[in-house]
Amino acid sequence: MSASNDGPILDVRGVTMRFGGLTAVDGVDLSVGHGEIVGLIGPNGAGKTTFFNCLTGLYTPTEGEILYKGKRLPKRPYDVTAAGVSRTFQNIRLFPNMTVLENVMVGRHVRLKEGLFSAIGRGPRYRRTEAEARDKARELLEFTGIARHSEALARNLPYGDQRRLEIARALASDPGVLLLDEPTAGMNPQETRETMELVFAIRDRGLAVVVIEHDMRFIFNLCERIIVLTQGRKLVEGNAETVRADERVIAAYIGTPHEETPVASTEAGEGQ
Ligand SMILES: Nc1ncnc2c1ncn2[C@@H]1O[C@H](COP(=O)(O)OP(=O)(O)OP(=O)(O)O)[C@@H](O)[C@H]1O
Repeated sequence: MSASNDGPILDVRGVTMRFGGLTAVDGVDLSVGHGEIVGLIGPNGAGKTTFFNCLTGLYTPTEGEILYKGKRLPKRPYDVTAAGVSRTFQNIRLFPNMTVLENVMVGRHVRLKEGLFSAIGRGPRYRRTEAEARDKARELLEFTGIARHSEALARNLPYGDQRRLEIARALASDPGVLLLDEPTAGMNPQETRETMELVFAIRDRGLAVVVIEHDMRFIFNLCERIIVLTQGRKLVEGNAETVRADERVIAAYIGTPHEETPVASTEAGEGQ
């Protein structure tokens, strides 16, 4: 009964993930407010995806705890999704030979008492369940702008629309927190802009969003708060101005070319 809207919706405390001798994530804290958009950036291998995998039950963290609405998140991925934390993947994971609509309906099944697969072909109660899932899926396809492809096979969608479909499917479970792992990877500038608008629209529905992305412009324009990871540790946390002006961040990215890195030092007193 401790679930409430007062504290953070997601509260990650001291999460550490070790693989043998390698510490991929090292004591990371993350607090996400209701309806907040938080960015997670860092050079290749910094531990960003491993961190997401810890949050979503793909990995069991070596140490730390993860609270969702004040309660410990369950351990298994299905239960994490059912609890209210949903995600997309760096490498798109759709059911390629199912239709676009069916892909989203599958994302709904954690919310259905009957279970989608047992519902198909059964009596009226089951059919009502399936109809509800279908309506919800249709609404999400409209929302994500791919309704015209509803009956197409997922594998035949243009790449940018496959990414939208992944988001629609993740939304089908009615999450409170959506985790996006490189949602604009491989997109052209127009698609990237549309993805930004989509994330704002998701936030406007009341969801909190945590997004991993290498595209700095995207992150700086989108996120109220940004966390920089290097070698599994949190290096800097703050708004876009703070992060882009911090010399430690610039140093962490040396050798990783990206646009818009400020070269001028700022008069704001940044730590070394
Ligand atoms: N299952 C695993 N077993 C062993 N090491 C792993 C495993 N998963 C990740 N790692 C290691 O953990 C470190 C962090 O990797 P991770 O993929 O989380 O980084 P990342 O910040 O997401 O990188 P990128 O931006 O390239 O996706 C890397 O050194 C990686 O090789």
